[in-house]
Amino acid sequence: MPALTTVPAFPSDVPTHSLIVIDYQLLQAGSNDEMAKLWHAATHLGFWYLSNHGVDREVNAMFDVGAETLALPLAEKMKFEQGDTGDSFGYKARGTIATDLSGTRDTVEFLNIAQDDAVSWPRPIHRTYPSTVNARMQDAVIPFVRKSMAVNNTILSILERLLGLPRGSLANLHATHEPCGSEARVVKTPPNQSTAGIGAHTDFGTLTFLHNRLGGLQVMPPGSQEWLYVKPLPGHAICNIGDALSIFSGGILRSNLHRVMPPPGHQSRYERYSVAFFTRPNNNTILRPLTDKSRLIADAAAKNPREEFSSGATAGEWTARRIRKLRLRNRKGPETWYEAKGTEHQGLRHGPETVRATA
Ligand SMILES: O=C(O)CCC(=O)C(=O)O
Ligand SMILES: [Fe+2]
Repeated sequence: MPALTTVPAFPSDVPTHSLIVIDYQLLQAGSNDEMAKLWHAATHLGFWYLSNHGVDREVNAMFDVGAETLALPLAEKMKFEQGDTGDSFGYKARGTIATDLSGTRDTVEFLNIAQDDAVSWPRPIHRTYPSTVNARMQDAVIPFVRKSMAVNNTILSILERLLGLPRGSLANLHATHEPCGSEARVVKTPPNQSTAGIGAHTDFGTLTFLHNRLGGLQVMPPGSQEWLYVKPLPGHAICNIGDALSIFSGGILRSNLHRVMPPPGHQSRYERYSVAFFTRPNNNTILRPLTDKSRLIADAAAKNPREEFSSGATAGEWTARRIRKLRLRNRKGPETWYEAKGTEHQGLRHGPETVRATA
């Protein structure tokens, strides 16, 4: 069980990027200081640690569900593979997506479980899952999904207020009675790898609630060309802003570039698992700055108009395009790597992710 494995400590001699620690209990209690810290983190790096989130038991159970499921024979897992059409839910086999401009294969496999399928269980909305997932729906998956939804929705309501948006305007774009791309994910990286697990990317959706035990996650801080590890802190989640929320905010909130590399130092000899919950908007929501709802957003969008803010794509189309274009079976050449891009589109063809991605 990954929960019980003892692994070497994160090494002290690799470059890391410290994140602001936000206390979820204080946020919930309405602390102005904590909200100010959240605003700073969300508008600068777009990543922060979240302490006291109260989801530890459910996260540990999800690590176990992921390990049990990803230990199934490949032929069994392949019955649930996400395919090449841009669907996210189900199983993603290792080596099926590009991690860089030259099409280097990824080294990770993962399991994605739709929020909609968990919430409506046992009635499938999008698809069905391996027996190991079904067996743990009630006691592990649904509690993890529900608690992660509560955490992300709470943070979203605070960001909504700080963005000067009318109450409920972001919540309305994430209604549970409409289909959405929100999902729980468990990622597995085999030991002793030398190339990227997941290439440089921004997350597609609204907010990500991530749980790491081993290092491997790296961020490229704004204005730099350097990849820095984010050190996992026990009991702390790593949260980040995705493209959809960055676009809704007219670029005020940052969806930052990150990737998954082999764990640093002696940790690289171990299998790495991570657990994430991605909140994404309803599929039919058009991704655009909410300029008609907030003066702050209108001013930001006017000051810094960006091409990818007016793609006219719905959240469903945005996610499907990005996944489809990453799939190696759909690759036509380096052009396809660019076509998979999201808000990191700025500086296309000259941006750090394209220059450094082959490193
Ligand atoms: O495994 C991690 O630490 C991050 C995974 C990630 O960035 C993703 O799945 O989008
Ligand atoms: Fe990510």
